[in-house]
Amino acid sequence: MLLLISPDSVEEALDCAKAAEHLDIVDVKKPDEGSLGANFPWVIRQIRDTVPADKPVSATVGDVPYKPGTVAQAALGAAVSGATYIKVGLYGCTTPAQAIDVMRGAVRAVKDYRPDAFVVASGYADAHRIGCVNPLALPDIARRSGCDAAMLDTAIKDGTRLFDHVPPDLCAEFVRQAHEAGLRAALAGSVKAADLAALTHIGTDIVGVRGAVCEGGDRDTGRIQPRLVAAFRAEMDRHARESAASVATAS
Ligand SMILES: O=C[C@H](O)COP(=O)(O)O
Repeated sequence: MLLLISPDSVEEALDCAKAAEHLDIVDVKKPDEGSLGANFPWVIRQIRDTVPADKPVSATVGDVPYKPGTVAQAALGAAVSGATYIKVGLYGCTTPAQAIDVMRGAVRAVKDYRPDAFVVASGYADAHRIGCVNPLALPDIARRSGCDAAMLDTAIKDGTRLFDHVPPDLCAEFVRQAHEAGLRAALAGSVKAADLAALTHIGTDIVGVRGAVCEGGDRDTGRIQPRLVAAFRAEMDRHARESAASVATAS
């Protein structure tokens, strides 16, 4: 499982760089503009220049409306700014057809510019609270629009977590459907170390985290701490070892 960490500024990206050996993807966002709030192009560029070259930079395009042209331009902007993982939060899409429309435009805009970039269709585990597309529709939306990954996050950061809205058995179904479609499955949403056993067990490819690695566990007022990134990674590695050992014992 890969670890994606979301700094909100160049300063926090520097803290991520200090913990670079413990993380896999640096994800640029602007939390004060929403769960998948988009940051400025120059911030993405500066963060790309700040983190080690072998760490991919991801950028969120925002909690987007159902406006495929607008989103396609924004997705291209993120790619031009140096991101190679482009995440689109399908906040304003109420049906799978709308979501596919948006993601097809984003995929074309990004891949015409950079064919090896990785486009991620992100839905929300708490979609029922905001009226957007059902989280379990995401793997099919991602497959039909040519994305590389399907992701879930939470839209409302009020302390509720991924598993409060989509329990582990349904997350397992999400991962299974993504894999069946040849996609990676990414999960986030106030994930804590206590969730890592289940996330590992169900075969999650990427776990996205912010709050759990911020001082005081507070994604808004706390700042990312390299020691918390290292501790989170140590827990991930422990669960990966335990999971591998139990598979070996069973076979
Ligand atoms: O993409 C991952 C998000 O930044 C997760 O943030 P969070 O752990 O604070 O919910």
